[in-house]
Amino acid sequence: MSGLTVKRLVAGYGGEPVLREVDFEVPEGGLLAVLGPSGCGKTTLLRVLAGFHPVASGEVWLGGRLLTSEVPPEKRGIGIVPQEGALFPHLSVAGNVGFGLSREERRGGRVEELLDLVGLSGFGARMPGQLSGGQAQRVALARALAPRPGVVLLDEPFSALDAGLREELRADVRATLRAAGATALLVTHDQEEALGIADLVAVLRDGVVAQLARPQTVYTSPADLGVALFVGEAMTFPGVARGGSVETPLGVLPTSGEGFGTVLLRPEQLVLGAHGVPSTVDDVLFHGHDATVLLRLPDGTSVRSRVQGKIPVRAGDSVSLSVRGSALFFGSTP
Ligand SMILES: Nc1ncnc2c1ncn2[C@@H]1O[C@H](COP(=O)(O)OP(=O)(O)OP(=O)(O)O)[C@@H](O)[C@H]1O
Repeated sequence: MSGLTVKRLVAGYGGEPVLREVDFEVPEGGLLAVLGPSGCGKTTLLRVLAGFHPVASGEVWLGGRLLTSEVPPEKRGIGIVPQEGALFPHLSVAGNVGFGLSREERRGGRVEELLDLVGLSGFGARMPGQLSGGQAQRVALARALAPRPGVVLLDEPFSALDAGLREELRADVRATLRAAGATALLVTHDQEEALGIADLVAVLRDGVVAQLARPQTVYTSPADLGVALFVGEAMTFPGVARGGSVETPLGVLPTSGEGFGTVLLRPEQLVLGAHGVPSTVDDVLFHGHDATVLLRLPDGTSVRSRVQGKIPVRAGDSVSLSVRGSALFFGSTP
């Protein structure tokens, strides 16, 4: 296993670049999530890395080896977990997992070792049509890991699964990749997925990496307003920051930055209680694990609070609002 380095990568279609200058590094044994909106070039990036799409310029290094366009896909040492698994339907589970292995490796117990790793011991004789969606994705992961690739690429691997299963499989895939010591790159448009699974997140926007950092850093210290809005729910207000604070419809809040700009708060920062700014509850959206309370301030500004546990209010109630922590502030560029 080995690290993956992408340097100044440019690629596109018909002379029109989609990836303009992409730079990142996945350390050996690390899991990087490339997060970006639909159409930003995630699939193109995977196709370039896998050797299915040419680069216009730039370099891809895998474990000290430069993967030029002359290195064909099968010689790259890259494993792929496609969307919805794409198992070979005419091969058994064992046949799928052993597909890229030599006869000696298949006989040496590698297939059983991988099935054990993904929690599917004893499933070798089943056909893909006899598996659930989650099981099929586990088999696809086992198949990708079997030849001990330098890096595993995962293309929105949970998108076809329902919410509960997605979360469970996410944890299992992370544990499996760790146990295998695999270096992995996952692409997704789902910020919760990217923040939840990866060691590092690269936010891809307009053909470049807008931020590359640990999930918590991307959420709490986003590189700019665009990243902040993309990685989580937020409320924004115009404001002027001065001397470590900024005036907002929710009162004067601590912040960093100076001058004109945009103040950003996350719904979990708004606390309902007896103190603070008066507001009226417009509605309560119950999500099961938590709830969003929609509120209106006296000046007409709409805000949202994320509430866990018992919901203390209902539509029409008057409640005071205070803010926990400091506000993010993004200065306007003149
Ligand atoms: N074969 C192609 N020919 C021309 N343009 C293409 C081709 N494939 C993709 N594109 C364009 O390249 C851009 C990036 O597409 P890509 O599929 O890489 O995005 P993505 O981030 O994977 O999107 P999604 O999340 O919707 O799958 C889009 O504007 C798309 O229209």
